Amino acid sequence: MAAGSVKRIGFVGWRGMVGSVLMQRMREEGDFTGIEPVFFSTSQAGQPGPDVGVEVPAVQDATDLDALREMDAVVTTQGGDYTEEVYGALRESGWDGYWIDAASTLRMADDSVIILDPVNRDRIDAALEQGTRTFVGGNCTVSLMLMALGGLFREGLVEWMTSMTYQAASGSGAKHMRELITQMGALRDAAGARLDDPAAGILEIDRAVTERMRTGDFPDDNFGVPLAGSLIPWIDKPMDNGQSKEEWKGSEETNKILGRQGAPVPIDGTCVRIGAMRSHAQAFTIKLTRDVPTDEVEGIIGSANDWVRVVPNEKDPSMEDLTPAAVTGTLEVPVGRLRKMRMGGEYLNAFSVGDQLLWGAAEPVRRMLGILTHS
Ligand SMILES: NC(=O)C1=CN([C@@H]2O[C@H](COP(=O)(O)OP(=O)(O)OC[C@H]3O[C@@H](n4cnc5c(N)ncnc54)[C@H](OP(=O)(O)O)[C@@H]3O)[C@@H](O)[C@H]2O)C=CC1
Ligand SMILES: N[C@@H](CC(=O)OP(=O)(O)O)C(=O)O
Repeated sequence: MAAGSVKRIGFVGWRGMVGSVLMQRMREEGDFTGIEPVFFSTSQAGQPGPDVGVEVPAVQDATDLDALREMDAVVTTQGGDYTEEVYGALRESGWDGYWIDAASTLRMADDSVIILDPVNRDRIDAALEQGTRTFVGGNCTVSLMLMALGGLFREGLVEWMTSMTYQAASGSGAKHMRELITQMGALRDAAGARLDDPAAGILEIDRAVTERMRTGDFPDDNFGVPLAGSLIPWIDKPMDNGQSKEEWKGSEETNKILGRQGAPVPIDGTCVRIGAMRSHAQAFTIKLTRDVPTDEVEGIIGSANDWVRVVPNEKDPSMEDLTPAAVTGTLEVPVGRLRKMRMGGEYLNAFSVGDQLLWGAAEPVRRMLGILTHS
């Protein structure tokens, strides 16, 4: 089946957080026109399908391989457990449709491509040409970093890089977002009336808040520790080399997306969860391959794609435009704090922020489906 003749699309995971953002973006962009969507669920089979502006059949069972085999493409935002359960069996049954996935399970497989078309459209096209059928969205910090700094990689300007991340609660899922707000509320309640009394001592307020964080009944069932008023310097599983898996992905996935696995660009850093809702931020130290003037660097970064935007390295624009509060819900990827570091002209400082449910999860998946169905 050639890309372009892909019509019957099975959606799995559309009820979840990433899936809901995908549905919203597809409706906004009119992507349901011209395709025949079929919605699958592990829990809602037989229910009416969602309202996406075109007629859809009743929801089907997401574990029914015969029903999935009818699809030209399956788009899943259901999660890695589902992929592990269904993907192998579906392929073994002879199905050779397109599998587009947001989960990490298949990212590093030899026969898959990590999709981020503003950065690696050429690799996607080449893979399609060669018959690749499995396309996987990248890790959110990796995709957002490459949307921000793709120009520097394209120009061969990155010798090595560190990324120190400030990752939002949404990266852990919807329950964690709720828990963050609950924790914030618990801290506010602990401060109590003292917060409204300008005469109340700040140290007393601080003591009450800190004590509340340390009580056994603090609402941290999902994070395991306080996030509100604190942070968590570990994301995902431990690797054998001391990295967290999130840090490991920063190097492995980036180099796969760029087709640099044979000569990888060294990338490392520390991934940290902070109390933002759904936008990740990252601070970068970039060792350039040569001393490029900062205005040239700005031009290269700012012209790399339609969503990246350079924010002047000044206090007010940085505070107003370079934050989760400013970016959440948009596709913009601002990059700022661009300046040469005191170590020398080849050392570049940068800071970026982006919505991790959009470019970090749903948008690359949506655009890959568009490449198959509308191009
Ligand atoms: N969260 C993130 O930032 C990112 C996540 N991903 C990937 O996407 C996967 C899904 O993540 P996420 O969307 O956060 O997961 P969710 O937990 O929000 O949704 C996953 C599934 O849970 C089921 N579900 C059960 N109860 C409900 C309910 N009340 N409302 C909605 N859905 C419900 C749905 O499946 P059903 O219809 O079958 O019941 C749904 O598709 C992750 O496992 C990960 O692999 C990728 C990048 C980023
Ligand atoms: N791990 C990311 C979310 C994400 O994208 O994960 P994965 O690489 O499993 O898709 C976070 O917690 O912020």
